[in-house]
Amino acid sequence: MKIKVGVIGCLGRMGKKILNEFITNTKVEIAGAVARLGSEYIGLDIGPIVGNNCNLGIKITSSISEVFESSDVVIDFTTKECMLECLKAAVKFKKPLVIGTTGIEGLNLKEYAAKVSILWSANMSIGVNVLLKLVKEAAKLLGNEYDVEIWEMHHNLKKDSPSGTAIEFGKAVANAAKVDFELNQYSHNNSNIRGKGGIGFAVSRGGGVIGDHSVMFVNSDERVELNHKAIDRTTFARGAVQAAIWLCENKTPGLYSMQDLV
Ligand SMILES: NC(=O)C1=CN([C@@H]2O[C@H](COP(=O)(O)OP(=O)(O)OC[C@H]3O[C@@H](n4cnc5c(N)ncnc54)[C@H](OP(=O)(O)O)[C@@H]3O)[C@@H](O)[C@H]2O)C=CC1
Ligand SMILES: O=C(O)C1=N[C@H](C(=O)O)C[C@H](O)C1
Repeated sequence: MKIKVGVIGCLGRMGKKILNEFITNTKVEIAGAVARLGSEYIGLDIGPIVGNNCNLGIKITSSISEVFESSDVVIDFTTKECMLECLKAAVKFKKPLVIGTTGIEGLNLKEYAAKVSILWSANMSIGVNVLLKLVKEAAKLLGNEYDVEIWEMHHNLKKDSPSGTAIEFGKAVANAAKVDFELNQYSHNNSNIRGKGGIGFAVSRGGGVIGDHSVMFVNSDERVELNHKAIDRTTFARGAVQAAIWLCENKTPGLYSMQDLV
């Protein structure tokens, strides 16, 4: 039996890529697809959206509840506000939820994960998650003597900054260095000399860049760089579907991440 997956934000850049994954992945099928209330696509079949000539029998809805009811697991790539609605629905309908939405600082996912299984990752790509493990290792091996600079570049429509992935890299470095992340971020928007031990963030936005990240460890003699460049959003979509399958097999309530899969 195929796993029934609901997709929230189905008309977004990521939503469409996720719908496309159902064409090739034989373990899953689409249970429902949610777009914003008022969208001209509400009531239309998702077939043409996933590039099918014919209808697939699933109509786009604005009802998050309806999709949670008909799904074994739900995937959300939307906004903080919509994601909050999804968290409440996950608890109400006791359904696992995979979240890729970023810019969610201040939300306490653990509160919901105590009742239902939630997997959140700022970046669903396998490559970034392997890189995250390497960054943790590099931070441990290099110690606190190197300045850490994290740079990211994304497309010009990205709303949050720095990216969720950059923040996760920063938290990993802070954790390895045993310092408080909140107190050790360094902003370059002032004229102060760079503090020792701070984690610096730099952000670029332009064109259609899908997602580039670089973590640099720098001292006066050398620079170690760990880089990742996403070539196609399929890397995030494939990871999200893999996460949905994994979460269905690990239904014990708790907060998981892609780090549990790699
Ligand atoms: N974890 C990861 O691997 C990745 C995470 N992301 C993150 O995922 C999120 C989405 O990114 P992206 O797809 O590029 O963004 P888009 O803006 O292209 O897509 C978001 C979609 O969600 C829809 N949406 C917003 N609110 C609601 C609502 N209340 N009900 C139904 N639909 C809603 C939007 O509709 P409308 O346009 O009408 O507002 C839009 O279609 C961002 O936070 C981004 O940072 C992105 C890529 C990878
Ligand atoms: O908004 C995006 O596009 C992306 N967002 C994620 C983030 O904020 O880290 C992941 C990816 O880099 C693409």
